[in-house]
Amino acid sequence: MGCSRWTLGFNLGHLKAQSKLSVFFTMIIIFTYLFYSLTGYCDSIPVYDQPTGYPNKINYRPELSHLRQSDAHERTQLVGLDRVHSPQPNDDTEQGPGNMSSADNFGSKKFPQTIIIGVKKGGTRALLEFLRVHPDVRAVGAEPHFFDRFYDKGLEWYRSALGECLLTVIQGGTNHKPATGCWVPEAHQCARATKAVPFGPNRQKGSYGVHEIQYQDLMPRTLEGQITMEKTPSYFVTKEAPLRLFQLSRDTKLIVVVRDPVTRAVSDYTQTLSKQPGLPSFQSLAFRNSTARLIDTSWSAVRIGIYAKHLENWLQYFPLSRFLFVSGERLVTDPAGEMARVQDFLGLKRVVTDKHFYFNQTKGFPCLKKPEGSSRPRCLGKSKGRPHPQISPEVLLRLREFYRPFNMKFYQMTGHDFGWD
Ligand SMILES: Nc1ncnc2c1ncn2[C@@H]1O[C@H](COP(=O)(O)OS(=O)(=O)O)[C@@H](OP(=O)(O)O)[C@H]1O
Repeated sequence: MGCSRWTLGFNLGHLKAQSKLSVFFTMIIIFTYLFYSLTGYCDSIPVYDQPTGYPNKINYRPELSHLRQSDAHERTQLVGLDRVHSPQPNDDTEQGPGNMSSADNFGSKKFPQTIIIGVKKGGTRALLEFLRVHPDVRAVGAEPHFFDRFYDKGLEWYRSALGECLLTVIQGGTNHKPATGCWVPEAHQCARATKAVPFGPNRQKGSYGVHEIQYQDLMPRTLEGQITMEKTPSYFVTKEAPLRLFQLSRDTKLIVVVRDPVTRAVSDYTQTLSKQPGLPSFQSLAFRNSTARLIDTSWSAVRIGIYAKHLENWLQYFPLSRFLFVSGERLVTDPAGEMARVQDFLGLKRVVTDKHFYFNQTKGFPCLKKPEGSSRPRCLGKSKGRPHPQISPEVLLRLREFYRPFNMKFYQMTGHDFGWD
């Protein structure tokens, strides 16, 4: 009897200890949950960028939070960016939603193994956006301009700080929707990635604004087997770029999107005209002497199209096998076909196929059914595929004659007839 009472007592004690233990563990789970919910709250407010509605996240830099908005310049220096960084010469603000996702917390920042080096107005943005759909490609959305404009910032800037920029929340807003315009004008990439900052001394919920400055870290981190990419179309025509890149890595794969140089020149002119409405006519800029019809090769819109000359400069450092020449025309008429070539060249599985594209009648261009970071179809923005001004057929013919020998040379050098003549 005494023994059985003892046994009962022991069992009861055992049960009590068990329930205490489970209460203890339940409390731990609840506290952990509450802790993560509360601390994660500020980091995960999705904010939709105005033009596209893509949610984006910003990496907040607590170590720099002591600086205030008036210290913008100081902060810029801290991240190795200065106000000279932008505006981008191409004004290529058609970046996609950016590679900002949880994937950015993994892997490491590497120098690009592949660069789209040109050509301006060739279709470089379309190619980059199409490639970003591929799970093994991670690309910086903005044009870094390292090998032409920011070389003196050093390699470490290029690898690790590349793409970072200032973001200031300049106005108040409510409920996860800050009044945007939250960007430093020179740093186009931040315009699309805003995050509400709890505002006020108590950082109360539902009130956001002014006093914080945040950073977006655009240079993607890549995992083993993923390719880091960037595109800066002006590299192709920058004399110093090949040697500089060669000194960094002779194995970099180089992609050049080329387009009929006559159409390219008109496209280039259209872009400049959109920013400078008072620009002289195409004809007056294209000819050095309009009576003699001498082409002005000092005009960049003309000079960029002399592809053979620029390629010669690159071939001094890189063998032809390191290049892939993508047809800007075929990228429009057969995007999947051109993407197959690109993926093969990069040693990637052919993931981006015709299933990813649809032809948008209104836009007049192929668009992505599911761009990276979104499940909604998306075309490139207004500055891509815009109407060109009418140029007299004689002027275009003269320009075509001018380019013909250079085109022939280019076909010979690349072993590819692009059919522009
Ligand atoms: N899918 C799709 N959608 C829209 N536009 C497309 C597409 N594919 C190629 N293109 C052509 O890309 C031209 C712009 O070239 P880039 O992106 O290289 O321009 S930039 O140098 O980065 O400014 C742009 O030139 P314009 O037509 O003169 O605007 C387009 O013709």
